[in-house]
Amino acid sequence: MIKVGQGFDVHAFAENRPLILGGITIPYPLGLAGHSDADVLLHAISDAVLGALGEGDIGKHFPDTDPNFKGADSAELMRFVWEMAEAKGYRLGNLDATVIAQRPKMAPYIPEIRGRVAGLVRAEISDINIKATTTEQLGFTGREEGIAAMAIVCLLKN
Ligand SMILES: Nc1ccn([C@@H]2O[C@H](COP(=O)(O)O)[C@@H](O)[C@H]2O)c(=O)n1
Ligand SMILES: C[C@@]1(CO)OP(=O)(O)OP(=O)(O)OC[C@H]1O
Repeated sequence: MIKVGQGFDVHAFAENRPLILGGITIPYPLGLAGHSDADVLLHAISDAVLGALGEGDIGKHFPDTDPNFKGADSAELMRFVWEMAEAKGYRLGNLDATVIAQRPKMAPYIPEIRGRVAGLVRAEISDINIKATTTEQLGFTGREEGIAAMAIVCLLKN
């Protein structure tokens, strides 16, 4: 059986926060605002997995009104989501995600992010694709007000 899911998320830049994307900390003067660590990329990927499973979204499973998730490590949330997928008998077919950011330049960090994401979903690095685009200085990402991310996953079950 094949299931596909997509995810999309946005977080605004904020001062005095680390910038965490794809489970790694990226050196940058600004971080992202959020109830959790605001890892917009892992949120999009988690939502894609939940979508494929027909299980809603991360806001349903980890409400931003719940103090338990204040400052939450999104890698832990992703791990929980992935355990749901495995409990239902799924493995990853492939995953493709895009970070939409005018800055920072993501290219130097993509190999490390791929490895981190592969570990979280217990997959081969070759089944994980992470890419980045600017919006040519247009819109909220172009004005460097925040970062968006989108993801699509394919889950397989024998
Ligand atoms: N935050 C980003 C955005 C883009 N890249 C890389 O640059 C390439 C060109 O971006 P355009 O938006 O001008 O198409 C893009 O394909 C990415 O490889 C990046 O590293 N970080
Ligand atoms: C991750 C959660 C956890 O409370 O909070 P945020 O970091 O605010 O992220 P968002 O994508 O806005 O909502 C999902 C929430 O579940």
